[in-house]
Amino acid sequence: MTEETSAGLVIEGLCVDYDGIRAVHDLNLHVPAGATLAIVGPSGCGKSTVLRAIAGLIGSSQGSIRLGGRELTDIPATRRNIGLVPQSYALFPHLSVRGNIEYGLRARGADKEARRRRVDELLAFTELERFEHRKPAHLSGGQRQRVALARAMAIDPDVLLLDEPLAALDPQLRSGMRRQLIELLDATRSVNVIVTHDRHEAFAMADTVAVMREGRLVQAGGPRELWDRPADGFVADFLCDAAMFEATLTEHGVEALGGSWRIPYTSFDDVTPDAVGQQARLLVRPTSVTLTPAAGTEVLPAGSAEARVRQVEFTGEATLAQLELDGRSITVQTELPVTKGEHVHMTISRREGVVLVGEEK
Ligand SMILES: Nc1ncnc2c1ncn2[C@@H]1O[C@H](COP(=O)(O)OP(=O)(O)OP(=O)(O)O)[C@@H](O)[C@H]1O
Repeated sequence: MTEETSAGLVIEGLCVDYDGIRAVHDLNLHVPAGATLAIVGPSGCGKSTVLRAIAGLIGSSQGSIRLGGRELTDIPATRRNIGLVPQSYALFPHLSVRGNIEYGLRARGADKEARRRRVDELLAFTELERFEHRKPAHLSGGQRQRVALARAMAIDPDVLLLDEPLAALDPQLRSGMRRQLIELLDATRSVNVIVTHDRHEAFAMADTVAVMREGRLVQAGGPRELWDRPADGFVADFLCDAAMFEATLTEHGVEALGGSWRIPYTSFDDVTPDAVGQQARLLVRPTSVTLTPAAGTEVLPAGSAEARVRQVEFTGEATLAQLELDGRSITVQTELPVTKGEHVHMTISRREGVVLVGEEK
């Protein structure tokens, strides 16, 4: 192991079972010290299980979890020096804000003066000084979240684990708290691992995003890398709201839907006819296409595919149409007023399509 990889959190071949049923399969991840990893994926994919295994709240069946080169799997939870912010925050209701933050330091036998200093520091850091004597029941959601974070940070953990840190907050508070959390995490030296359902949170907060599905890691990489080059249709759908189609590069252009959707190369910035003959995947983002009405048009316009509108949703920022195309459902943003059941022609907007050439699915 190099010095660089030994410095952070290294998970290798991790498998976790519940009563003989495997919840996490052969997980491999590396998070350098000071970096933040976000684990995302649909409900039940194993995100929280990974967090619990790192914290030592559940044992692993195979594999290793190393921190700074030290194997953690045989070390009990209380001796791992890990701070956990559970989803519900789990604050002690009978203790004040100060009492909650101080809890871990007391448990470690820190003396009174050291406790006072550290808690003062964290109250200032999380801007909770005014609330130090309040009980959790008399705090807002955002304030509780900060207490939970300060409590987890009090012991100066090597790893800070945050389970859906913003999920309990209402949407108005969430974006403000997200920014604050980014600042707080930037200031830590710990390895930070966040579990979230929300891709915006993952992209905004993490250096590395790991996408899980059914207990397995599907793809891990920087936010930009995942956005630009999702590994498969699942990642495209989950992280980018995009649809992915198998495509072939021919003399005439990019062909998808078994050749019935032929798109000229001029629709793309990133593909040239030199790649002819290669297999590729076409990534259609909500903003990649333009819709025109199909009614009254006998012939399919060049470069278009025909689709049926299944649903229309106005979000405030945009109108999203869910289309049915060759038995698949895809979501696109549309300027054209469309109605449910209507047939439309869908054309890749100039230079908005993405073709990923010659990569494994
Ligand atoms: N205590 C348990 N006993 C048995 N099975 C469990 C237990 N906890 C979780 N599981 C199962 O393990 C799998 C992974 O669960 P986990 O809680 O890690 O998923 P998750 O991705 O965090 O889901 P969510 O986003 O809904 O919290 C699921 O199939 C779940 O039913």
